Amino acid sequence: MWLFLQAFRWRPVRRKEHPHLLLEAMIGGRDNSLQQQKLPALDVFICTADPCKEPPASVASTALSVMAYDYPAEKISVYVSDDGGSELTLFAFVEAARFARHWLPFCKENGIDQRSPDAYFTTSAGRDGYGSEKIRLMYQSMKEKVESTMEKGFVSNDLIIHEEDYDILKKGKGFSRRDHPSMIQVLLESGKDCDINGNAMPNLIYVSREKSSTSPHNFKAGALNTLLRVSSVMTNAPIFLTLDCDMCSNDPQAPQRALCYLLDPSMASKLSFVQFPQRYRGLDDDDIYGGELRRLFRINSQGLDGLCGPNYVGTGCFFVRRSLFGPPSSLPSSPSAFAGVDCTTKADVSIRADGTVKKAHEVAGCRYELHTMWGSMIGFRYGSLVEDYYTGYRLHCEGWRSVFCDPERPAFLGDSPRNLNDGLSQCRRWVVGLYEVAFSRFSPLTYGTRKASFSTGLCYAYYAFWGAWCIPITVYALIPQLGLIYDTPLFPKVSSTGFYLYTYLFLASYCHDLIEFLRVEGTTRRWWSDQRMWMIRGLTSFSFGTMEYALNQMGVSAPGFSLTSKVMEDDQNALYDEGVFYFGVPSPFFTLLGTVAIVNLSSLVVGVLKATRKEEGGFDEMFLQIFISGFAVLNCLPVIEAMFIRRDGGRIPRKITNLSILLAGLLCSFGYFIF
Ligand SMILES: O=c1ccn([C@@H]2O[C@H](COP(=O)(O)OP(=O)(O)O[C@H]3O[C@H](CO)[C@@H](O)[C@H](O)[C@H]3O)[C@@H](O)[C@H]2O)c(=O)[nH]1
Ligand SMILES: [Mn+2]
Repeated sequence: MWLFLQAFRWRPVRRKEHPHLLLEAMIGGRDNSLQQQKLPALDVFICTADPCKEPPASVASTALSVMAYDYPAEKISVYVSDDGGSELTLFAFVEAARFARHWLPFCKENGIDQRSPDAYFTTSAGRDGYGSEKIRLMYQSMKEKVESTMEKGFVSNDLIIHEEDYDILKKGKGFSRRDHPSMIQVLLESGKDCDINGNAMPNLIYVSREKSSTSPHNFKAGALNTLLRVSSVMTNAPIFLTLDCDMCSNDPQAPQRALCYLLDPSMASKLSFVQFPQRYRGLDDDDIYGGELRRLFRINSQGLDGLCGPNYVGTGCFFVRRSLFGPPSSLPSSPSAFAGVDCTTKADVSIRADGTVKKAHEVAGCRYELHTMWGSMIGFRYGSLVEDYYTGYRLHCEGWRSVFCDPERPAFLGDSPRNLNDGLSQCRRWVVGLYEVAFSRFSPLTYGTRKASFSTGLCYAYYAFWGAWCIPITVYALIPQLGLIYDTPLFPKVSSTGFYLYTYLFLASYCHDLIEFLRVEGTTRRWWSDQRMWMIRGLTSFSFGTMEYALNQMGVSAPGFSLTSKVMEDDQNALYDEGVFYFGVPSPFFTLLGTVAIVNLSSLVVGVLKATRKEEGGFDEMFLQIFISGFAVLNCLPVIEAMFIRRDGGRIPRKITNLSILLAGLLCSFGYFIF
């Protein structure tokens, strides 16, 4: 693993783009309207899958934030994929389309940077800013309506004021999640619908693909492929942006930033995508759950950028459409001035035209992909729960490249799990998905190192075998401790030279880690949380993920995409804001953590007592083992506290604590037979 990791450090790249200069140079002159005219069309894909875990009001807010880009409105088309097939989400979007007519001009007239209404109205300017009262009330009333449907669980007739909305909502009524026909609804059409000032609006299209319990739907990759086809029938923009439902825009100029690369003739012929890092809002100062994953999303991405380019992380990514339809060599060179991007616009056919809508329904059918190359050779690739990692990897193997764009002001901000169990389950799903790639015929070690490049292959292999960290982490969490309890020295004595080697390795790797972290604007406290979470994930998500993958392979269970919840209870939020862990659910992850914490605590106590009682040399012999136990206990403090000291609702449930004590006792007695 150490060797694989070095590939990321081979050639890190940091970029800075100057959107105004580049667009001027490439599109000709300072004439603003000419520049606007020449900008390529942009499709935006937003995925949502369950109104209960992904509140429709905030999904709509994400859509509004991109509809309000500083980009010619008639060139933007926002497609929302609703895998939940829920009338609640549809209703939220019907309302959002209406609100957009006010929101878009409001943002542009007032030069607001924060164009997600959800985020804007929590800022001080949004709460009591001049002139924003009317729009705030409008937003609030829309949000309340949407939330009231959520409480009821259906859209009641008294909430539908306009006749035409009634017709739309009627079509989506009573869909079941797993079995329903396709539903495509154009909510806004650029040429036809205008905002309150009479300016053009972007297209807004709601898509719920056909689902049937007998056809595989391939989770998010399937949803994205449906959008890819529906959008090619309707608008076929040369560039598209993928977004998760919780990732809203935080910079209205983000498309121009991406275009700096996408339109650059020196790289465009092979450039497939421009990836922005996943960054998060509302993290607490310490980021106790290590949710920002700086290493994954920023440090490693810079490292990959010097090789084939960063991996695709599922959201905040601008793609060149044609790159999903075959390797760069198989495509004719583009007729337009910008090698990769065809800037000509699609013929003016209404996206509401019968023929277009009918064709769109056809390509959103659940049997459309049967016996085609979708998911294997074209589009987003199937076969892994981390379709993002897998698709990016396959594109790199085909010879495509990518660019990492990490401007100072985050271009997108999303939600990170604010609950330990959710964060660990999310990571477990990633581990399972990564193993699916690791042991496939496209394994980065054998296939990637040949097809992409040796070093890129190593980077991808590092991720593919990410879950294997559970082995060293579990070994270090238990074996030296058991040895300590039974007086068996496993490490060199303090007085021997081997001791210096261990000390050096420990200090060097921790210092290196800290410096890397601080270099991407991290703080020491967040670094501490990050390294603690790495151990916690190693013990729980990684080992459960490894077991789950093994069970899937044996056919005992099938891989499933457990959606990360974006709703949080108030008591959990309050704890999170205070920087206190929430353990209040009976989760097997916590049993394991509790067990390890107890083993370490007991070995520390036993070890120190024994060492002090010995006449001489007690510490000399056992120092490293005592240190490891002590270090683990330090990291486990929140767990120990949650088991034995805390009394609030976020403590570890009594049942789990008892089980952990039992397991720890068993492990210690098991140690008797080994040592
Ligand atoms: O059947 C599905 C399952 C998920 N989604 C959407 O996929 C997105 C990501 O799901 P989430 O539960 O938020 O997963 P995360 O683990 O937070 O997401 C990370 O990991 C995923 C791969 O496991 C990537 O797809 C994401 O882009 C990446 O942010 C959400 O918008 C979902 O609505 C679907 O559209 N259909
Ligand atoms: Mn997510």
